[in-house]
Amino acid sequence: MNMPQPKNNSEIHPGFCRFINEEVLPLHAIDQTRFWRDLEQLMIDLAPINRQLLATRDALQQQIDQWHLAHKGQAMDIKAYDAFLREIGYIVTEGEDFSITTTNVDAEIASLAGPQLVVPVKNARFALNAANARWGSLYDAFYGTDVIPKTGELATGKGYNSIRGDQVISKAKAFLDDVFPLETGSHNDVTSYVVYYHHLLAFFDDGSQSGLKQPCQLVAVNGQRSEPEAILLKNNGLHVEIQFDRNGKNGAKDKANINDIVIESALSTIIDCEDSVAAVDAEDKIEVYRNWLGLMQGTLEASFEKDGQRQTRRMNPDRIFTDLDNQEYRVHGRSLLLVRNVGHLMECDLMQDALGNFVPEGIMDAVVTILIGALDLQRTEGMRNSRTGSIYVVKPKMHGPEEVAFSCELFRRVEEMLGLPENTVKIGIMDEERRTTVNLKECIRQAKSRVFFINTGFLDRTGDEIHTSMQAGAFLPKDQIKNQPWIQAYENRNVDIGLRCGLPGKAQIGKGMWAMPDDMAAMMTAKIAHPKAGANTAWVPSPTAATLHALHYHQVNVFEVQDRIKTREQASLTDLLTIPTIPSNLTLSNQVIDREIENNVQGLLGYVVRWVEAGVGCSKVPDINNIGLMEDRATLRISSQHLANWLLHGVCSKEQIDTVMQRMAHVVDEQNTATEGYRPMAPNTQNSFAFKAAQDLIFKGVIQANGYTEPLLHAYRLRVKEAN
Ligand SMILES: CC(=O)SCCNC(=O)CCNC(=O)[C@H](O)C(C)(C)COP(=O)(O)OP(=O)(O)OC[C@H]1O[C@@H](n2cnc3c(N)ncnc32)[C@H](O)[C@@H]1OP(=O)(O)O
Ligand SMILES: O=CC(=O)O
Ligand SMILES: [Mg+2]
Repeated sequence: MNMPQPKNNSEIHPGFCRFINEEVLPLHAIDQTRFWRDLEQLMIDLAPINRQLLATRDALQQQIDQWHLAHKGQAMDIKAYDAFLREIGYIVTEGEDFSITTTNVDAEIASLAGPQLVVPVKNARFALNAANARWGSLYDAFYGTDVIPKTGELATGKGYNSIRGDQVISKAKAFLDDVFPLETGSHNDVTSYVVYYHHLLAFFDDGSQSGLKQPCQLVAVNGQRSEPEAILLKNNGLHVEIQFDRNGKNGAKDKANINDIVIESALSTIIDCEDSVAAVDAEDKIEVYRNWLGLMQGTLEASFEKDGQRQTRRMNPDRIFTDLDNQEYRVHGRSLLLVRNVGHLMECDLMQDALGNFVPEGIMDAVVTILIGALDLQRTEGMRNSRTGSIYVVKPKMHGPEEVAFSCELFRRVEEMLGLPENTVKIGIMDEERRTTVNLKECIRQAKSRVFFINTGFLDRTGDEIHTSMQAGAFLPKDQIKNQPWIQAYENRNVDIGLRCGLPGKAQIGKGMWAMPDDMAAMMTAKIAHPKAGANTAWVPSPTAATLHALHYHQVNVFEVQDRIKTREQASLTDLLTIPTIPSNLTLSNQVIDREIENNVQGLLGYVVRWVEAGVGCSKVPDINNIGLMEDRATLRISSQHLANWLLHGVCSKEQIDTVMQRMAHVVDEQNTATEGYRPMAPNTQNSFAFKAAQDLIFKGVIQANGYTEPLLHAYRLRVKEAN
């Protein structure tokens, strides 16, 4: 093996060195020695700036803490608070108006509106599923979820419930009536469909026929026009495929032989190296990078057993149809893949500098994920990701414009190092830290030639809301925090500023995650608010959720909404700065307090035990009402900070939390009895690294940098790995 020759005595982890030299660089025309030399130089130049940025965060936090302590017991004076934040440089002065200039952005980002799926990169089976989630069965989504109640005669069980099946079909056809209406009659009564010249003709029992109200919604067909295998319709830029099969499971029973209705679902997917992933050392990071490599090469495979059958999952090819002029009509078979790097906080053991310091993980992520992402740009056919020559990196947890500027400089340096044209690498700015929210316009300005999205990561943002104002007072219960003015102002302002900075047509304005993966009926009611708010995308936790959420973008034309609201008054900074602490005239009952603690502790333990013991970065954990919640590091940041805040302000005592933790350890152990290899926390909780991690997250929550959870999670996970 060729070892690198670092000129300043950096040390590269041997496994990482092998991975890059043997699996990645041979796919590039990049000289090995030069690569390692340039990487080392990049670290020498940028690591100190990275560390300085973290020191600035700490210094600002200290000043904010002191301000609140100095004003303890006084009514909040927002004007004075605002002035103070400007004085310390937390809020910067806004400059002239401008428009972003990002170019070469794929249609999924620039001109289409639809769901964005997120998936932990370390789980190859899920990641492949996510890549393929561009298309999803509407029949499966309706049948398998609670959008049709699962009670009484509609219950799901072992076999196929034909009563439920009938409901699925009529609900799906009602969707067709709504979005692709016929000139006369209902899709529910159609007995056959044919394509005649440029028209779709639907025939009824009585021999009558109808075309589509909007004939141009028909775009392509497969099979014979007189007896199509599939027809492809399009609305608001999104495709819907009606599949026919007279012998199919559903088609055989259906009047018109419709076997399924397939929805264009996850337009884009975030392949996540960050909060849904537990990657604590070189071994884990190589796994992360190797999966990203497989996705960019189109070679990733996962073999697994499902329903008693062995199967191998691979990436789907494009879907090919014939358009109405008999030309090939090709639609992308996979979601456009974006990669979320880690933030600026952590360091990693992939490389040590000459003094023995680990290097910033965010810098390493940028280099390796872009190096791998660049392989996609070499391809002109087959499994291509971007067709416009871009690599999309989502950068989380940046605090303010100077950190955005740093990320852009990092990407520019990586482009230079890899010989990529400037601005090949696009940046997704997560508006999920308070200092970014209050300076969003200036953050976007720093990235104006490469920004491809802004989005509201309201989960981290809530965690940061608590930590930043930790000393201001006790926060409201979690559910009530969501209903306070700050969050509406945050959500609206993000859209307002995105519109003013000219994002439409060039970049996405996105909204956050639906965190109740099993509660799809509720999602269908709630999440239409996202396109209605002018967001061209919003996060979903699963492919099924993507298929269902896609229906919202048929109902709402986001670009029309954006056009309508672009001149409205910008949401208020005063609301944004109004801290959601418990008002002085409100006393929480003991019952409310107990319940809040129990709920927080249950979710926290349920997530942490799987993270620390099994290295699972994203889990579905039942809350106190037994609703499965998606938990990741951002939700953990909220629950741990919330408990730390209540403890600090005496809403509860340490003994109270201790007691609940002991009790909940049993509950969580019980919930995991079927989990293979699970190591219970109770009764000897002090022998459990997971339990101790949870205690530290709460009891040392106030002193965690910005309330982040990764330093403690990593430390305890490493101890478990060492012990095994
Ligand atoms: C604040 C933030 O940062 S949010 C971003 C981070 N969050 C995420 O990335 C959420 C990703 N989602 C997930 O990891 C999962 O959906 C969880 C953990 C929430 C639930 O997982 P599970 O309990 O295993 O889901 P469940 O049993 O209901 O479904 C599993 C099936 O759905 C698929 N699936 C579930 N989530 C996803 C996903 N995000 N992408 C692709 N496939 C998925 C699985 O592949 C599996 O299907 P298969 O058996 O055919 O492979
Ligand atoms: O990353 C998303 C969030 O809500 O935090
Ligand atoms: Mg986040």
